[in-house]
Amino acid sequence: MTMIEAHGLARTFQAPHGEVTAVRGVDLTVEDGEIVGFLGPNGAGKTTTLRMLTTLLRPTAGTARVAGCDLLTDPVGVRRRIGYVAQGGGANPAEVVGNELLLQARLYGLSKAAAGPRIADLAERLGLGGLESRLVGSLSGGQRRRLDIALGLVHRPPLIFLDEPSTGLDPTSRNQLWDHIRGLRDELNATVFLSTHYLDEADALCDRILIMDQGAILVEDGPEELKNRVSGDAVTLEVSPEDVRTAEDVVVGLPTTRDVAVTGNTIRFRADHSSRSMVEFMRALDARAVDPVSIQIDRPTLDDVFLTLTGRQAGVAASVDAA
Ligand SMILES: Nc1ncnc2c1ncn2[C@@H]1O[C@H](COP(=O)(O)OP(=O)(O)OP(=O)(O)O)[C@@H](O)[C@H]1O
Repeated sequence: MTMIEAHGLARTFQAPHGEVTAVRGVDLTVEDGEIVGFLGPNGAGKTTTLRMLTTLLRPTAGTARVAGCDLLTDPVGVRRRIGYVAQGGGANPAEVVGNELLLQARLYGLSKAAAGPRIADLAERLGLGGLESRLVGSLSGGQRRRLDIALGLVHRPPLIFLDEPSTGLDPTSRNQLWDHIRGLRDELNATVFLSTHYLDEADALCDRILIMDQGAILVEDGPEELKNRVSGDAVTLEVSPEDVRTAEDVVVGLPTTRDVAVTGNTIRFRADHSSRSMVEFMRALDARAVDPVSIQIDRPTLDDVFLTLTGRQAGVAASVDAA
């Protein structure tokens, strides 16, 4: 089943200096069981898109079906079938963890009898066991984030939206959270749509990544495909001084190489990512009797992809035009 299908979703806001176009006609599809990541600089329109898809904000234009329900004509149906964990989370710091979970379960219409085992199961899965009697405000950042996610899952939604789930967490807590998010898909068959500023998080977690900038989706693909598509591998070849000219000749002559630069005995270039192209490269060096001193091959990162596509490092603000 297709979990999200959006066509032409758009949202403008009235601001004191004029109209701000936050999202300009987004089309997107998310299939059942996918973990999809939404990347983009600050102000790209990610949260606005998430808020529209979760019924918290009415689109200015466009349509969408979310978890099988029409966003505009059946927002209540959408809300029943999704979980949404906002950036700051929604748990009350003055409440006890167990009560907060029970309250959420009751809000979704679960009886007390049904809520007990459901909460115990979630607490176990999300590593909250033993924290039920603690005050929410006393939890660590990682525990608090897991509680936010448990609150979003208490009604067992088939689709969960997470807005920047690991912001502010230390590396250990992030890794644990990633395992929990994978578990949502693998054990609970949930579909996960998350936004993040961490490219390594998108790389590690997501089956597919959408990169958004200035209110539009620039590109969508799997993490590996994105890396292949944009830059190719960065190769650094070191040779003996007498081999530099010949080696440069070989590199320039191959159809799979580009951006060749020579500094001293080192030749740097980009090469298509395939084991075949590296084999051809090594054979070509061999045929001209060049014996490399060293070769280093660096796969592109999602940072390279992001920089190429948006012209900015991840986390640097975009300017949204006033329309
Ligand atoms: N209520 C609002 N009124 C006016 N402008 C708004 C409103 N909400 C969002 N915007 C503007 O819309 C644009 C997109 O904002 P949005 O929060 O969706 O971006 P984002 O990609 O989620 O950013 P971040 O990564 O910083 O969370 C920004 O320029 C923002 O200032």
